[in-house]
Amino acid sequence: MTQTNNNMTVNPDLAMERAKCNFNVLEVTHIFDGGERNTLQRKKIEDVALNSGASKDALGEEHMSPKEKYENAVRKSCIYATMMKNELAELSGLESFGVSSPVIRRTADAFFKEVSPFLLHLGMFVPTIMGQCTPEQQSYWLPRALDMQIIGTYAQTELGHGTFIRGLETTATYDPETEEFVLHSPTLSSYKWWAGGLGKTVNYCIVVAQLYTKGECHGTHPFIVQIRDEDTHVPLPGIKVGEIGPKMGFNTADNGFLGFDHYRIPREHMLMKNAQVLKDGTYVKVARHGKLTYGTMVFVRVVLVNEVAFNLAKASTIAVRYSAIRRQSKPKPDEVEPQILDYVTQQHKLFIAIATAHALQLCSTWLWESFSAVLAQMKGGNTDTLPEFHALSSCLKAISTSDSAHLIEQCRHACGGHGYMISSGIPNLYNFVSATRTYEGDYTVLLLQTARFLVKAYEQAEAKKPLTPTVSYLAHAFSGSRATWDNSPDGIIRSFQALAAGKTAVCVTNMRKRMRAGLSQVDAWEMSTIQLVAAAEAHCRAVIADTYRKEIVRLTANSSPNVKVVMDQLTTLYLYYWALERTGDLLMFTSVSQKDLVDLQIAYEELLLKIRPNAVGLVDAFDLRDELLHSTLGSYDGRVYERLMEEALKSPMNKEPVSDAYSKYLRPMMKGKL
Ligand SMILES: CCCCC/C=C\C/C=C\C/C=C\C/C=C\C/C=C\CCC(=O)SCCNC(=O)CCNC(=O)[C@H](O)C(C)(C)COP(=O)(O)OP(=O)(O)OC[C@H]1O[C@@H](n2cnc3c(N)ncnc32)[C@H](O)[C@@H]1OP(=O)(O)O
Ligand SMILES: Cc1cc2nc3c(=O)[nH]c(=O)nc-3n(C[C@H](O)[C@H](O)[C@H](O)COP(=O)(O)OP(=O)(O)OC[C@H]3O[C@@H](n4cnc5c(N)ncnc54)[C@H](O)[C@@H]3O)c2cc1C
Repeated sequence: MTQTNNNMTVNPDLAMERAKCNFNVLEVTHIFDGGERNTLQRKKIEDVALNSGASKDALGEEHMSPKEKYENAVRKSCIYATMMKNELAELSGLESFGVSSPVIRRTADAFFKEVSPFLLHLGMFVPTIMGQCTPEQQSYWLPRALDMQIIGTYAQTELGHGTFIRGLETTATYDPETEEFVLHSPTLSSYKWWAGGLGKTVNYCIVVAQLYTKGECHGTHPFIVQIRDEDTHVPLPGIKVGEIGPKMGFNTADNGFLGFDHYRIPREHMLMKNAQVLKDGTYVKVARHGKLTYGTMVFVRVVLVNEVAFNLAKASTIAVRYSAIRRQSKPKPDEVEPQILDYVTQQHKLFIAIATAHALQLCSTWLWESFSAVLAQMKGGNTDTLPEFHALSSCLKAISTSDSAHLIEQCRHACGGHGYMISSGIPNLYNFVSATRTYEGDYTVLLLQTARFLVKAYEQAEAKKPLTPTVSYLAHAFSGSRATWDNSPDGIIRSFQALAAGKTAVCVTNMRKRMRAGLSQVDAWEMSTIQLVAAAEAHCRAVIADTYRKEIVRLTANSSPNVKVVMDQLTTLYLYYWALERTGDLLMFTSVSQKDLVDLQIAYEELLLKIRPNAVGLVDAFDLRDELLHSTLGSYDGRVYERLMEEALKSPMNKEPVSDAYSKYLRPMMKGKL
């Protein structure tokens, strides 16, 4: 029997779940959105952007050819960009549209099952102009870019190098005679590779190249480079540009390649906020910190934590709603088949996904606020907080993207066979999020950056020198005794810090041992990198756990009692889950006993049962409109089987009763005439 809810026919199991939910869903939506005001503003933006139906496709993207898919994505990007410039910018309170509204970014997902070819324009081209240009350069480029008179991307990675930026081969050689830079790609491996939108969409890009002037190389610097005619869009002479071909995801992003044949650009097209080349070729370093030209990457790493929290919220919404309507097996012969959400193993797969979406969402807001504080200090010429922030944003980017990709895949497992359908929405989410683990700094590489900072901080703690806030717990690393286990939330967080401190100590000890045995510092470091990655991961987990807990306590201070309870249950679940995932480490570095761990496992299982009645309410609280979910399994009404059949019938394969393949191949083979 179906029921109606807001004039909508709703699956009875979902309706029952909603009736069972014992907390105020809207209050939790406000927590996730960062306050009631934000929720109201988000809803206004979504209404304007989505109620017109402009986000919809006549034919599903998945049935289009690559060329049709791309053209359709450009068509919708243009519609959305025009909305952003007009109605949405005003609604979001921005003077002009831009990168600073996560809501505008998130709403765009209704238009694209994969990604917009404009992602890099707004995600990196505009932020680089904002962060790397002098005020004069900015006043020339920014209005044109924000108004979409020009479209750009960020071309840093080359065929031969992505991680090791100092190894890039593209050269920008200054010619004082003409006051121009000559861009050149000396080898095949120096070809730019990967930049989103480069293949067919953009006419400008930021190019990162080795700067040569007066015969000396000054390392990599950013340049703004026109690559296509502003009117005809034809590639300019000296430019070789194209699309790199099909990928696991991002297939509407026309990632491209780019080579230069002694291509000239004006001197003023070097982005000169942090370093300058004067007319006569003199190189002048302006910035106080050598890595400020990496600023756009740091910005995107911060943004990505928010991005993956959102995508994980989508996957968990799909999988939890589906698990509420799906019934399977008969453990008790006299009873009806249970909803699969009643299986404790299913709850184990899914509730951590909900909790992680919350944890990452709250950490992303905290990280953004820390980033704003670092930028404000740097404006005043103080770069002291940059190393800690680089270490923090590196590990949070690595762990949030990796955990989210893993949990989205777990949501797919939780949906059984139907989760494998593109129409479930989960494969596209996975393909998108698994790339975030690699781009903008590979997982391992970024954790090793954090490990560098941890090791230095450990040495400072050893020397009784002051420590920066996120590593202040290292001061307790020298007490000589194992941390006392205590299964309260604060006790578990202290244990996570003890793991990070203990693992860092082991790395330092082993490196010193190896150096005493004759290895160089570089080789001793290299031999310890497995453990260094583990130490950085442990540090990051301690930071996330601590931030999540503190933020939830703060944000629920005035919440209704049941909201307080369910939010506390989720944070506790997060802490128990990770403690149980790391039992070996806890045994090594804390006083935890076997009995403590057995008790913790039981407490975890009981917590799953407590959360169970509120599971659908919790994902409803993410308040994700069906247009954003793109899912047959996860829509609000739970009409799963109906939607699966409707989608199947849309398949072009079902257009004709007999496929041409029958007369061409099957019939001749079966009749022995092939
Ligand atoms: C119309 C609808 C549109 C809808 C869209 C709407 C809006 C969009 C808005 C947002 C979009 C959201 C998200 C997505 C956006 C775009 C993303 C898409 C695609 C991805 C693009 C890319 O991937 S761009 C390429 C990124 N590349 C990398 O990340 C390379 C990784 N490598 C590095 O970062 C570095 O090389 C390194 C850190 C690994 C090493 O650098 P190196 O120079 O060799 O330095 P070291 O010798 O190792 O270290 C020296 C020293 O420096 C410190 N350090 C290193 N980096 C930094 C830094 N960034 N900041 C501060 N300090 C740094 C390092 O720690 C060392 O310090 P010590 O010596 O003190 O130890
Ligand atoms: C979908 C997508 C979109 C992208 N968009 C852009 C874009 O718009 N613009 C742009 O410039 N780039 C872009 N990139 C490129 C991206 O930034 C790089 O692929 C990424 O930084 C990883 O670098 P790499 O490919 O050189 O990997 P590699 O560095 O070759 O990594 C391969 C393996 O080697 C390991 N490794 C490498 N160095 C070390 C080390 N020092 N220590 C230990 N292990 C190491 C890594 O951990 C990894 O396991 C994009 C990539 C993808 C997948």
